Amino acid sequence: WTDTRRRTFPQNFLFGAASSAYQVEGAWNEDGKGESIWDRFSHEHPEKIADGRNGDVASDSYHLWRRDVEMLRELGVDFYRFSISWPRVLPTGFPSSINEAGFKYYDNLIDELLKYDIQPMVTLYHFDLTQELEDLGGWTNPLSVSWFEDYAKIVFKRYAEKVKFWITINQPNTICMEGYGSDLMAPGVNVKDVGAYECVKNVLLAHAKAYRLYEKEFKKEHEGNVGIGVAVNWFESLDHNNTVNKEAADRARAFEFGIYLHPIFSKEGDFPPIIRTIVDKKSQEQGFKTSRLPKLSYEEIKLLRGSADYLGMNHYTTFLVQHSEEKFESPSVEDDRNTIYTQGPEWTSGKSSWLKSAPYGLYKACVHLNLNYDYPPIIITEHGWSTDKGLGDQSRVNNIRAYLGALLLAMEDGTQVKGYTVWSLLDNVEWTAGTSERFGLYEVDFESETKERTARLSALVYKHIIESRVVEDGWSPSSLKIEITKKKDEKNNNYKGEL
Ligand SMILES: CCCCCCCCCCCCC/C=C/[C@@H](O)[C@@H](N)CO[C@@H]1O[C@H](CO)[C@H](O)[C@H](O)[C@H]1O
Repeated sequence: WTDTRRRTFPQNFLFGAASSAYQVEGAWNEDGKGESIWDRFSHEHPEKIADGRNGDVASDSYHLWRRDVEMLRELGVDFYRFSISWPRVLPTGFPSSINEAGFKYYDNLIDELLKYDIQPMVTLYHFDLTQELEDLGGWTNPLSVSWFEDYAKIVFKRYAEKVKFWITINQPNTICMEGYGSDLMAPGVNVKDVGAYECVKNVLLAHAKAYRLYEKEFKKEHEGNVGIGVAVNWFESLDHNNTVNKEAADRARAFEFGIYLHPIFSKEGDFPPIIRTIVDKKSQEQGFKTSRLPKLSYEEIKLLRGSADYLGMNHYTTFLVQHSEEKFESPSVEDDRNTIYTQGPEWTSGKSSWLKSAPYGLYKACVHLNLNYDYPPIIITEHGWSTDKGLGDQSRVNNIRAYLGALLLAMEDGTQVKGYTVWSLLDNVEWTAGTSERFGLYEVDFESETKERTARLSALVYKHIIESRVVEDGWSPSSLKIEITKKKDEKNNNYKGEL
């Protein structure tokens, strides 16, 4: 960390910015869009949304997509990561009803991006299941695997020619542990014992089926890359001489991300042995006839193993882990994991309660992935920082610079990182935090009718990093005015999506 040599991002390294449908689009019931679980959750529980601002209007990107693309051009990014709202294009979730008007919105957005040589990186699922599918059990229903595959097929068919980067599913841990294993996120059904693990199995298989479908029917002709987005924050023992806490950190890593990565990226496949042992043993003691962690069959293990062209790594922060002496509700995933998390009191805090800056954690997470999964190709599909309103976001600038510095070190030591994505292009609805936590390079004036977007300091700094391909701590812009500087023909418009 004291080695401050100037390091450079390679010419083929890709820089991008991200958003997701529910968080930015608004237009929650326009032009035939179906109801999503976030529409239902936020309407039935307005008290759960910190400042009362939900995704009904959000950043209004459904109407302001031209301005969004203009912002991406101002930044000079190589790609834009956004998600397709399943309920906007298939209002019930099933292929029996296709909403052309919903698809038209994505046609326009994708065409506008390509017009300016910005690659679309499409997430098929970013937390917004249709309510109709949720009423059938959502991701706890094994049929969800084929519901997702059917949806993926329709979207692949429509966009395979234009989209070279795909993320099947964003953050299975959030979907399953927070959406089903608690009531923190939609649908908030709180089935901590069995349902959360059923969800894990179904979400993983849904991902793998979509991957195999692309591989079989689209890959040869269109040469795109399909990955999965996993939250890989760093978890390490609070104290390194304490075996009990070191074992707790092993459990934390396995439950937080190993359970999703091991089946896809390890040589042997299947769930991590440490989780299998813990949950099987506890289930037996608790009187279950079979383990609460479902089995994967031989065929399922094979389907999953190797089902990603790259790992989409969402990394924000680090947690310090201790074994828990306190009793959790049992049976539950928390009880199975049996850990307590804290964070370094000296680490700088973002606006979100869980977000502290510890860039060394990104480096360590990369080393861990390399050792456990043999240097997988990685795209950082999310990294970001939350602040209050305001354009002078020096803390975001410091955070992005520090984490990009750590990333350069990890790359120098062999990590195969192909790209980096800031979360987020613009302020948006941060789920139950509403708009009280701002993640945008661009500020959105949520009070205005027009949802005015204005570049923050971080937007100018990120633009400079992309142009110069180095992280210069001393650089600052002469004003907050941002302009489009890159001409279309200066960019590589023959891009095929090679990693
Ligand atoms: C003083 C000690 C405090 C310790 C607190 C420990 C409590 C642990 C609670 C865990 C809370 C979750 C933490 C991690 C969250 C992120 O990985 C997660 N938010 C990333 O998801 C993406 O986040 C973006 C910005 O938050 C955005 O919302 C995007 O849609 C998500 O994919």
